[in-house]
Amino acid sequence: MSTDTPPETSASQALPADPLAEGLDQLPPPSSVLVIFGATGDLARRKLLPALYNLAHEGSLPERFQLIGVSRGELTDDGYRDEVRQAIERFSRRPPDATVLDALLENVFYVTGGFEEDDAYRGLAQRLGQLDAAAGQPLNRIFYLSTAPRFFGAIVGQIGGHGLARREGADTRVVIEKPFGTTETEALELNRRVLEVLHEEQVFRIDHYLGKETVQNLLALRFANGLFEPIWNRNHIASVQITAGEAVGLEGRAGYYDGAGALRDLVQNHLLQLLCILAMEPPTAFAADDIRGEKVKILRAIERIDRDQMHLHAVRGRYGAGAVGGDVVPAYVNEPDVPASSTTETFVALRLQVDTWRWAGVPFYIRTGKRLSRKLTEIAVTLQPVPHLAFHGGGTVEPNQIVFTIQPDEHVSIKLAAKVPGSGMHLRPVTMDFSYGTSFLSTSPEAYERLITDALRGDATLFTRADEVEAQWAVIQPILDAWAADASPPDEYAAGSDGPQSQQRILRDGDHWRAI
Ligand SMILES: NC(=O)C1=CN([C@@H]2O[C@H](COP(=O)(O)OP(=O)(O)OC[C@H]3O[C@@H](n4cnc5c(N)ncnc54)[C@H](OP(=O)(O)O)[C@@H]3O)[C@@H](O)[C@H]2O)C=CC1
Ligand SMILES: O=C1O[C@H](COP(=O)(O)O)[C@@H](O)[C@H](O)[C@H]1O
Repeated sequence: MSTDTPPETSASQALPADPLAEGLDQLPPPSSVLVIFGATGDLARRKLLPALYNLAHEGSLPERFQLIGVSRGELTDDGYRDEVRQAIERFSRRPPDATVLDALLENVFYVTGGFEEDDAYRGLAQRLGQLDAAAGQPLNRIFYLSTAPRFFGAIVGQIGGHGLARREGADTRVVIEKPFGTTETEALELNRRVLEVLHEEQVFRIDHYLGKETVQNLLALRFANGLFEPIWNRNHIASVQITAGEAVGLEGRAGYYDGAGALRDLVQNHLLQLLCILAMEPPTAFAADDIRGEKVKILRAIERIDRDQMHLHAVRGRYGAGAVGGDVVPAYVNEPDVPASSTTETFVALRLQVDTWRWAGVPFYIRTGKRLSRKLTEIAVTLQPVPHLAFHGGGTVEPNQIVFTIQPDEHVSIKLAAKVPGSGMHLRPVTMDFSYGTSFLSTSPEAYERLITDALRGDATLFTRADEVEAQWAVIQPILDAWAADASPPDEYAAGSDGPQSQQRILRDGDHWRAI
């Protein structure tokens, strides 16, 4: 067994300075083998395999593309092909076309093995060698770690140990699912283990929110329109509110979720990413390190919350029984596989402060919860009120608000005050809307479609860098520590509501939570 160590530099791994400027996003990705560890799991079946089918349908996969699934289940290639077919038929966003699906399945293979067992990697190395030989060239290799996080370090170690971390003439990349560690210390240790084997440019840490069209559009709206830049600061913006409400509960994931909770599951990654994109300085180029560098600056500028101030900045909640969308649902503690002693939060509300010249004094409110009244992810930017209102008695004038609705109804709206038609000067709030569906007459691709394509191309712009994930944990860890030291249970809210009443206590005077 040979042990790979990361090279000082790697010409074939070098990222293009600006993939868009170089037109690389228009080219099909280079010939590649995608290896999915955890190939029979929930994420693979519901998201990754359907995403591959949809890319195949659009002709966006490499001309030569092969998939190898790795899991411990004893399956033949044909047995796994049947599983892939079923997953695609059940979960693809478009009904599968037999010709496209059959062509994809011909290039699907399977290796049985435990993630910590040498045999699996010997079998995998042999398969990979056969595919290279059949292609007559070394193919790029993308290892996708769709496994429980406890295996991430071990799998990367085995990849290195079996000489699979790199080779001449082709690129090797490793995509790592979330959560990247469960504490700051674990994340640091995982980065250390991963970077012992791989060069940072080979590591693609996934945050699927970055693959959402509406999230990328935030970058476009902010940095391609002169309209926003002059007002995007403390002089004009009064507050920012980021909400990720979910109607769903545990969906059979109690084993994972009860050990994680809402703060680790959504805030540490997805919601901090939204905050960064909203708050970051304009990057000099739309390239991985320019964008990630700006995000890291924001994360490092988020004020750490002192333990004795925690109650003024953080609220944790847990759903009780209730009804969501007309369905009666049990309390979190009565969900299957949740231990009776659980103190896991299913709701979080935070007030964060970004200590920069641009954002000093502007509260960033973040809120997420399971079993809320409905699914809604949005960012609401509330502007300062006008300094002097000349229309006395003309009705209420609310401050302007720009709302980016990330999902499910993808749109951007700007709330303005307008004159009600007729005599006098009566004012009323109205909205100007930009809806994706209406403007582009197409449905957005799934986030995983975009992210898999980018990983195949080697574009890490929408993936998280080592220092970034560490900076995210540094924001979250003091809150986790404070909650761990506090024996009181999370505040209860009824399933189907907008969360616990206690979320009000972190609002600055005059601010209010938007309805979900
Ligand atoms: N599911 C989701 O909606 C989401 C998941 N994620 C992340 O994706 C990753 C995968 O999650 P998910 O698919 O839900 O997990 P699952 O538990 O459903 O799947 C795990 C996969 O790993 C295999 N496996 C487990 N243990 C071993 C082992 N020792 N050796 C070899 N194979 C093994 C399983 O095979 P077997 O069937 O034999 O057990 C299965 O294929 C996690 O990091 C999760 O946090 C991220 C966002 C959403
Ligand atoms: O990462 C996760 O995200 C989903 C929510 O994703 P979305 O794309 O549907 O908004 C969440 O339900 C899950 O608990 C979490 O692990």
